[in-house]
Amino acid sequence: MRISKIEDRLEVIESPRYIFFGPGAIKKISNVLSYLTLGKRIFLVTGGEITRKIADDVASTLELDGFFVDIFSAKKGDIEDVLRCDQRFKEFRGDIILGVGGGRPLDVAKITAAWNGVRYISVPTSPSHDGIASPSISFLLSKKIEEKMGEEWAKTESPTVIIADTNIIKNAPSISFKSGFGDLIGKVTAVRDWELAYKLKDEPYSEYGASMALLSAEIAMNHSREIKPGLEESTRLLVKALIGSGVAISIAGSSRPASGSEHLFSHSLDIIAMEKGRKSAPHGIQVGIGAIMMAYLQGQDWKKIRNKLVEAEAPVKASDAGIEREDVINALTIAHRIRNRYTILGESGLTRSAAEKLARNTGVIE
Ligand SMILES: NC(=O)C1=CN([C@@H]2O[C@H](COP(=O)(O)OP(=O)(O)OC[C@H]3O[C@@H](n4cnc5c(N)ncnc54)[C@H](OP(=O)(O)O)[C@@H]3O)[C@@H](O)[C@H]2O)C=CC1
Ligand SMILES: O=C(CO)COP(=O)(O)O
Ligand SMILES: [Zn+2]
Repeated sequence: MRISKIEDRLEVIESPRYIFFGPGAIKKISNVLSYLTLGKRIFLVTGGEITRKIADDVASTLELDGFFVDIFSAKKGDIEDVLRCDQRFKEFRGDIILGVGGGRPLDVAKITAAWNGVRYISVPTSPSHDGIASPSISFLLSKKIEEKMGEEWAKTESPTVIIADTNIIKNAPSISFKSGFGDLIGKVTAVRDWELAYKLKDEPYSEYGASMALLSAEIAMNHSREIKPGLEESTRLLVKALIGSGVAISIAGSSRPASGSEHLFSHSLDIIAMEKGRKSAPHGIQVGIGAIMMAYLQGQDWKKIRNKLVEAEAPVKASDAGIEREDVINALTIAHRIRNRYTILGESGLTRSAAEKLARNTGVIE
């Protein structure tokens, strides 16, 4: 059954039921599945070669414990991948879906679970963004699904369980750590945008949702120099903050606390890259750079945001993230119109010259 959105004054908070967290958490997998009594046919969605190996290990454990397993590798994370995954799941007649990998396979698993009305378990192997715990999938994928199939098909739910094994996640590439940190720092500008929309547009606002998102950002910012792969402690801290942000989205019933103008900038870069047939920079890297510029517009301490990103060794210049100068300016000028979400960019957005000035003044471009 799909629980629908807020009706009148009835609030529904849909969030993960269990979060297993720490070194060796993956060993709990069979116990969790047995306890949930949702069935014996387990469908794993994983990514490329690296995460496939992790998923193969999970599958072997499950098979030894009497489960039947099939594995699908989401190589691209696009709509075609989702359609293939859905078909394979239907053929397998699975009872439950596990996403094992980075953000790409987790999104594919989340949407396939929603289409088939089964539970989804998130087994992140990378700390790259808060989608590891949130009910949402990437903006671009959801836009594509909405365009091709209709709005209903892009609706997803929070994972029922999150199994975050820090022994596995700590081995993710260093760029994933920087991306997770950038996604978190973006909450500083996202929450300010939400407050603006609340005051200027009378949008619904949740103090709990906003505080939780800000707290997640603050914790990460307080430990900016420690955000590195290989260390269990800093992996734990980053993943916990990302889970906190994902839960803030659940509390708000919208990605509002976690996604404002800095995300509009990042999504616009994704759209531009897609149109040019290129790969974007990682989500949180773009968000971090966007947060510097949006904090400047909001009159917040943008230099602090920039310094924190520098401390985490995340790029603060577009060129260091492989983003072209022209794409930054174009993304800034289209960001306000890619989604119906009021932010500091207002209803008419930035002119080209204002966009260029903003990016130059904040050191994002030369
Ligand atoms: N739900 C949401 O709100 C959002 C979702 N997204 C989605 O997330 C994607 C970005 O996430 P990201 O995680 O960067 O992307 P990927 O899933 O593509 O992972 C990036 C790389 O990290 C590798 N990797 C993952 N875990 C480990 C590990 N433990 N050790 C070594 N390497 C590892 C992957 O390996 P392998 O090749 O094996 O996969 C892959 O090569 C976007 O493309 C989008 O699909 C983005 C933003 C928001
Ligand atoms: O990336 C996100 C939050 O960090 C998800 O937000 P969107 O709703 O903008 O995709
Ligand atoms: Zn994000």
